[in-house]
Amino acid sequence: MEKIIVRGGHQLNGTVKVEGAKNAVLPVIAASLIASEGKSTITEVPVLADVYTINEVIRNMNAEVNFDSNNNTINIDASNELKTEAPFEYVRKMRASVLVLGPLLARYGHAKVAMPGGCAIGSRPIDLHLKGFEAMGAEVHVGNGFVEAHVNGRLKGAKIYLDMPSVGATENIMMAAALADGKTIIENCAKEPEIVDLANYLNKMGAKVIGAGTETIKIEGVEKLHGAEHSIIPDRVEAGTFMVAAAITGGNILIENAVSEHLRSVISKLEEMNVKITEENEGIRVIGPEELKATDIKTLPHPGFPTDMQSQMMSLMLSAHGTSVITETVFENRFMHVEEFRRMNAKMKIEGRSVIIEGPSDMQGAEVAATDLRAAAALILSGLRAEGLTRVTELKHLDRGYVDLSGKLAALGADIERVDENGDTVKPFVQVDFKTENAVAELS
Ligand SMILES: CC(=O)N[C@H]1[C@@H](OP(=O)(O)OP(=O)(O)OC[C@H]2O[C@@H](n3ccc(=O)[nH]c3=O)[C@H](O)[C@@H]2O)O[C@H](CO)[C@@H](O)[C@@H]1O
Ligand SMILES: C=C(OP(=O)(O)O)C(=O)O
Repeated sequence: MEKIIVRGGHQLNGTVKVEGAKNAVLPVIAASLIASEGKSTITEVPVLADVYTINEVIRNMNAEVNFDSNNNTINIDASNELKTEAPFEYVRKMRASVLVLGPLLARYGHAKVAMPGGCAIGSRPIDLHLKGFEAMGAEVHVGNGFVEAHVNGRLKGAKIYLDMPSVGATENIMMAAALADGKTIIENCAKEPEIVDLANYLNKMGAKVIGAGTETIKIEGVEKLHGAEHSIIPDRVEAGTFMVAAAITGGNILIENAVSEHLRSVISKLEEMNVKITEENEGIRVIGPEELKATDIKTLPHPGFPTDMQSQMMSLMLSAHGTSVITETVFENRFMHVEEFRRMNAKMKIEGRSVIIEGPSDMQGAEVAATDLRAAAALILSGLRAEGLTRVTELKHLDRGYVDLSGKLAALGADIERVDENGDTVKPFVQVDFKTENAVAELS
């Protein structure tokens, strides 16, 4: 079992470049299935386990997928006749596999995908996705571990109000509506930058989507879509993770490619904690203070504070002076990392949906297990400041969403290495259990 070993106490300085966003590239790859003619070329693709998984999902459906991981580019040709099923072996690895439902239903009038279960952060139902499809005239059947949707002829444009601004439901409905007969209006939709990126891609494919980034999206259905070229937006969560790395070590890091408009709530909270942040032409510079000040955060849909930055901020608050409160409103169970932080001597208590942190905790290195993707990053961040050695296990979570995090931190001055079960240093690699040569990538 691989581990990342961090020896705390080093200030991080220098420049780091942010990759394309995981949460933007996954729906964009799924959307490529709608194109019945032409090829798509997607650039700025991060080399992540999740990208290999979604590639494998659509390859299994008969789409031609070529991932040039050295150039972060994927070519997709989905003009073949496609299969319309995604089995459990994929969905189990990555819930975002459900994003193929909308594109397949729109193009073929049929789609069958294994029901995703809950995961370490919550139960994560997909009822809002399915209600949206039903409103567009589909019959949806859930049984034997699968969700199956069917429509005779084309989906019909509809007015759909989402009970909550779900990112995945907005994406799935938007993709389905792109080929529907007539106009679809999605109210109370998600406003995340990744929604805007998907809408831009769909429009390049010939769709008519307006309003992405606001709370109402309008889609005028068209008869067919074609392949298109698209460059993925920078990953705001990876950028935010490096912002915390600078802040927690009192360092000075220029985060290239970070987009400040995508990170307003994170920037504002870091500033409240005395972190100095300046916008430069190449990206965002973050300078950690002598003493971090406590603050409170409440996770909310965009433009509120992102839940995907909650655990990283927790590690920062553990080093801040005073009482900080984190309230998680997006997922009902996203505090699994608290127990792991406690192993590092963190002083905090959970009260309902909030965690109260009396800082600063005298953080000590320990062996800790990543409970999800962002928890993995958060434990590494705490290790950067803790006394002694921190060993982080369960790196499969980390590899889903960060490209060589330990290598990038080492280049900024961290004392960090990734080792295998024999204690030998290893390069991070992304390995998925599928038996195609494209499914295993060694990162340089
Ligand atoms: C691949 C991807 O982009 N993942 C992101 C996406 O996940 P994802 O798209 O799964 O998140 P959603 O926005 O859908 O979920 C938000 C909340 O709505 C609930 N819900 C959602 C759909 C539904 O049909 N019914 C329902 O009750 C969920 O259980 C959760 O409590 O947005 C989350 C919230 O910003 C991020 O943390 C994830 O990193
Ligand atoms: C929760 C996350 O991803 P996913 O929705 O793919 O589980 C995340 O990126 O932090």
